[in-house]
Amino acid sequence: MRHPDAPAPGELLGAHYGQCFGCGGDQPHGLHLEARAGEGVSLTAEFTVQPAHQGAPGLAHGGVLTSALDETLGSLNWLLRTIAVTGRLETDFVRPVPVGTTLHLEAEVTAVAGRKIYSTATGRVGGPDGPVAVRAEALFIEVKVDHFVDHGRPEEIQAAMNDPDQVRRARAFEVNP
Ligand SMILES: CCCCCCCC(=O)SCCNC(=O)CCNC(=O)[C@H](O)C(C)(C)COP(=O)(O)OP(=O)(O)OC[C@H]1O[C@@H](n2cnc3c(N)ncnc32)[C@H](O)[C@@H]1OP(=O)(O)O
Repeated sequence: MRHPDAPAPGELLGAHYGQCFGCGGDQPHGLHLEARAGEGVSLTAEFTVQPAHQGAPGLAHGGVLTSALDETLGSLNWLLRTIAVTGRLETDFVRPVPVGTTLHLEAEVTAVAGRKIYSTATGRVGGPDGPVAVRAEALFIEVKVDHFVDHGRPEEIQAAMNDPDQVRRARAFEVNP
């Protein structure tokens, strides 16, 4: 399942889009999540909860934690070299996560059936071996690059097409054999 050109275990994956709420470096209130390739079709990621991510006083918003899981699970696409979007994402919130906490995430693909990619993720606090705070099961669906071109707002699509780095990242996925 792991694509032969997938980043080597230990390699940082980098942002797929600068304005992405999950991983983009140009998104001031984003999660700035950093993912690193693991063995097989797995990866690890880290995200530190900022004051802009609160739901209750001093606690992370549940939707933000789900976003961190979504981004981590979505990053598995880099290892498959498949373009896919989230179809279904089910989250268990096991412990509250205070502002300032670093969430240690890990994710792996559990099965691929046609265009359907099944995956699972956990987020731990206090360290990579700390207690589980959140976990998720997801179904991603493979799409063509047209999904984004057809549905995205024209301003952002045009800007992305004019950005050589963005085009290079998209091409890397299109050579999927
Ligand atoms: C590196 C990148 C990181 C990115 C991280 C962030 C990822 C995201 O958050 S992506 C944004 C959120 N997601 C979206 O916007 C997706 C919106 N949804 C859609 O565009 C469409 O519903 C889409 C593309 C998922 C599926 O539509 P379509 O291509 O017509 O597929 P369709 O034929 O309906 O379904 C294909 C299969 O998936 C199944 N399926 C689709 N959606 C679901 C669902 N929600 N639950 C269960 N099964 C589903 C179908 O039952 C079908 O199964 P089968 O082949 O066995 O019959």
